Amino acid sequence: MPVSLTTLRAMKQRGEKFAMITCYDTIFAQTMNAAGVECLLVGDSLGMVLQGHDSTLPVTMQDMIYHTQCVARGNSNAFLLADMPFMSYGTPNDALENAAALMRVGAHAVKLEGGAWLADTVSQMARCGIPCCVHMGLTPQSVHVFGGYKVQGKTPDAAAKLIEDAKIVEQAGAALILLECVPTAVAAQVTASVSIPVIGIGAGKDCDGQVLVVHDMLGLHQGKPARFVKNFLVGQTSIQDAFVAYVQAVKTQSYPAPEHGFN
Ligand SMILES: Nc1nc(=O)c2c([nH]1)NC[C@@H]1CN(c3ccc(C(=O)N[C@@H](CCC(=O)O)C(=O)O)cc3)CN21
Ligand SMILES: CC(C)C(=O)C(=O)O
Ligand SMILES: [Mg+2]
Repeated sequence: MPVSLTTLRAMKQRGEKFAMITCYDTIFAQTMNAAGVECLLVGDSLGMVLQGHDSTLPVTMQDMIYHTQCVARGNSNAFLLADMPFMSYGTPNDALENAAALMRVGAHAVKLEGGAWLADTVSQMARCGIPCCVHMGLTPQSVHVFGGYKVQGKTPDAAAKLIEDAKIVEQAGAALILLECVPTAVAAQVTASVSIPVIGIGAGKDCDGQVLVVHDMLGLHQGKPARFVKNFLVGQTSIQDAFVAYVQAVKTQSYPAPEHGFN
């Protein structure tokens, strides 16, 4: 049986962790499926790792549709999540139309960056049969608001706001939450505060699932990688084995280790 939201919710309830990796093409989708990776994310990080931009802002709907199509052709068993790019969901109407385009080419759900302000959009999407993942914490499409890729939710007020926002989007009908670069203890609190699965990156081991950019986890990066990155190709003799090692590390909670998180 292919991995679905039902599978992921059951895993959260059992306390079983699941693994997600970004994926942008067919052969990687096939290889991740063979390795037992539960979820694939067609991330707008493709603007950085595939296209060479210094942010995700230039990525278009056309780019996301193309890569989602490529991944969907190679996918057989994984849950397929697609990012909605910058300014494709500024109004609920834009969000519905653009999410539909991603679902038509094979996405099983779409991911939007934001918080409580997305509640109306999320509920309209849910009503139309489009499951949403709300990406909170460090939301890279707001890099120019933050003034850099900085850890979020560090003050007690900011942490409380994250927890509040998580409850609001859950209530609105969100299917998943993704937390990026928030203190480990705050991510644990968010994960315990909602019954929908929470996926983390730089958010510690207590989230229900983990995600990494595929290039990062294979040791492909220019300069110093972010703190949460681990090279899973080390000690393996194939890319498929690196994916297997990552899935195993997530399930046994040996990744992320304390040093991959923020305090
Ligand atoms: N290759 C790649 N990997 C990613 O994880 C990723 C992308 N690209 N592109 C889109 C966003 C940008 N992301 C980033 C980029 C940099 C940091 C970073 O350098 N963070 C600092 C924390 C700084 C602080 O302490 O506030 C770190 O040390 O990890 C984090 C997330 C995550 N996403
Ligand atoms: C880093 C992950 C969470 C993402 O949104 C992306 O790859 O675009
Ligand atoms: Mg993204």
